[in-house]
Amino acid sequence: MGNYVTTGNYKVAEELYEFINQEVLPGTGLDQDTFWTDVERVIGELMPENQRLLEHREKLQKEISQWHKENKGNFNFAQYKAFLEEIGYLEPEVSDFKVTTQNVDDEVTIQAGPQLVVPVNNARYALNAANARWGSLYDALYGSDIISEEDGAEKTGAYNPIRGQKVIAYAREFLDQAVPLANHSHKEATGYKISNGQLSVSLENGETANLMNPEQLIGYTGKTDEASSILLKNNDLHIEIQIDKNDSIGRTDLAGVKDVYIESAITTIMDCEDSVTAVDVEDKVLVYKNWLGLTKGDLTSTFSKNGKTITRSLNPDREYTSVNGETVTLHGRSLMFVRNVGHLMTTSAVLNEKGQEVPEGILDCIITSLIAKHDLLQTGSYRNSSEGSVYIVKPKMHGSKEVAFSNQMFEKVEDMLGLERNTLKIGVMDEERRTTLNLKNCIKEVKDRIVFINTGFLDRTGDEIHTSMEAGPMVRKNDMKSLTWLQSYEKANVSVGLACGLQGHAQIGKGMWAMPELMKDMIEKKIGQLEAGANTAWVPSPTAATLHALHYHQVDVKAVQAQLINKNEDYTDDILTIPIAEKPDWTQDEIQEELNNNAQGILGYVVRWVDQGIGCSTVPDINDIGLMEDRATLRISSQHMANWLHHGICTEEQVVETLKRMSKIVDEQNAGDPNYQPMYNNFDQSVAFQAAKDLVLKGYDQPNGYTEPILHKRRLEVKSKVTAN
Ligand SMILES: CC(=O)SCCNC(=O)CCNC(=O)[C@H](O)C(C)(C)COP(=O)(O)OP(=O)(O)OC[C@H]1O[C@@H](n2cnc3c(N)ncnc32)[C@H](O)[C@@H]1OP(=O)(O)O
Ligand SMILES: O=CC(=O)O
Ligand SMILES: [Mg+2]
Repeated sequence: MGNYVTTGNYKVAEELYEFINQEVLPGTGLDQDTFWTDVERVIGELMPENQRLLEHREKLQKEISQWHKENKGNFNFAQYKAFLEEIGYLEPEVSDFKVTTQNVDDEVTIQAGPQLVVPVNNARYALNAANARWGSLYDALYGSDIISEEDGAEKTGAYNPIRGQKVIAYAREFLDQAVPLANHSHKEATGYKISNGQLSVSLENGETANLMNPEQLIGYTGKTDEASSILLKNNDLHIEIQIDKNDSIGRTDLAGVKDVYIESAITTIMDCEDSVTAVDVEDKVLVYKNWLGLTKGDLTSTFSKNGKTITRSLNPDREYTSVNGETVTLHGRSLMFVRNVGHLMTTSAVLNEKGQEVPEGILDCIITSLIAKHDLLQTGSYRNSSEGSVYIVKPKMHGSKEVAFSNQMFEKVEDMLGLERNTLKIGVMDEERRTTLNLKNCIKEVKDRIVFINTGFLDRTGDEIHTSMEAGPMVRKNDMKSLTWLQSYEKANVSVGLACGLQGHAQIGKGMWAMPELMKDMIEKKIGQLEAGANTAWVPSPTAATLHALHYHQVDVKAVQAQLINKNEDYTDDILTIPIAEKPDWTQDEIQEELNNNAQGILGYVVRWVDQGIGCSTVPDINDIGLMEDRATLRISSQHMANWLHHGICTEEQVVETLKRMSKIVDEQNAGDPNYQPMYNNFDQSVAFQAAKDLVLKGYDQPNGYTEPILHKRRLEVKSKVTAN
């Protein structure tokens, strides 16, 4: 156990104490002693209720499991629903209301666009994410599978001009769609300039063309007759055509266009939760330190890439000249949200008067808000929120009482930090079944501070499996997405959000594209989230943000929402359909294939989490497709295996044999990593292998099927071994 400092009746890990006192409190106007006294008071006031809420989760789960056991083979939907009402799992719906959230930035209220998520403990990635407000369309296309490698357009080591031409053609088509010329195409362009307050495009045939919608021109850089860039706008998103005839690409282009920059990650979630490993004070301080650096604007990361040493820092804002000669300043960085952890876990960073670890979610709320006070007071070099708000994403809440608890926590933290009421905004993850079913009630509890609802379908799938664990064996993992419960959950989220008046106050968001390498597929499918009424949706990388941004030029989400607003349907019964396989008739091969796939995902992710502290990884699935794995996808795979085991679809021996066999494959996939510890034939020594096994064999008993308790315990075991050696 590390060193602790006594503050009142509490003990605070020295590393956290020093960090807060020396690096965070100065400049916030808060007194050190008062701050720590308030920490003790606020945690002390909230901790018992936090505990009660967790016990209530357990109680409901036990009751649901018992009901399924008693009704096995005799399932009656009406009785099931009545039972859920009786135990308070289904809450009586509150009467109609509208949210009133104020002081929300345009990135949330006006602009519809991609939301990037990044593990905040990785400074290099986090800086990249904040800077991903703007992205090169040429780079994103060139590096992705959207541009086929046919006809000599392979991605070679050096620049391939054939591929480059395909990229340029694609980008011109995009410009024709988003910022079309009157009667002409950007493909004909031989030059762009500003003339008589308009964009004037010279064409191959010697004529000139103007924009079909002249008001799309916002500004330029350089000179009017020799612009270095042209700034355009469509659907509230900016596009910058960059021109440089001397550039290696610009030289090959008749109009000298060297790139098309796209406003991409409009908002970014700096994640302290499912994509990070933070199991002790050392990890927590790193998380908080990076959030501080991002907030104050002084975070840097130095690394070597392609033989060069690079120091990355936050990008400045972007300046242009309007056609009237005024300065136009655009945000150079994504609007940052910070995702705190949920109500479940505790942290050893602070111990209460009984020596117990305190709830990590409460500590996150206090510290991430305290850090954000630097933005409100503008002590740093950049401003995150122009409206003076702090954006906190709260995950994994079950039902409206838990949301009410978060609201209470936010109020207490506002008071202790001297912030005006509702400065702390909340993004509510709709990712647990009890929240989906009672979403309207949940929103009501935070109606003055809510800035988003988001369908975290990954956690939501894990919760779906765990909640109905006793109902029967679940359908195969990849069949889940097309089922009634999930489709209606997605529709209900939009419908409830619109009915509560989120438009203009808060985002209606949709979930992660979890296949970071399949961008062609993403371009084809992810547009569906906008067509379903979402004004933001999650992407795993800056490249995906730039490419997904194209969708918001194609779909006017405000118009979609206006069409959906009166379709206020009740989806409850559909959401309640349980995804069990009615008559499981899988062959042994199919069962083994499903187990192999889940085991590979579990092992591939867990081995990096437990052994190396990497909380988000690309792990190849059984078909060698790289999948983004985080704690939520782990929850699905481990709960799925636990469910099949529980229902005798497979045996414990088969599970263990599968894990052992797949560990060999995962070892091979990681062969190039010098820090990797093999699992195969090292089963008893490998803590990671043990963790993976526990996640399945003990999966039935994990609270709501969460993976954190086992992961944290096993990671701490590895860390203590490293320290001991
Ligand atoms: C259910 C949920 O909760 S989902 C939310 C949690 N999930 C996430 O946060 C996903 C975040 N994404 C990631 O962590 C990563 O994209 C991964 C792990 C999926 C893939 O990472 P890698 O295998 O390292 O990606 P890859 O090698 O293709 O690319 C690395 C480059 O892309 C950048 N990059 C990749 N993902 C991100 C990201 N999310 N934000 C910023 N930059 C990123 C890196 O900075 C790096 O560029 P650099 O060398 O210039 O620094
Ligand atoms: O947090 C996101 C999810 O899908 O879970
Ligand atoms: Mg989640």
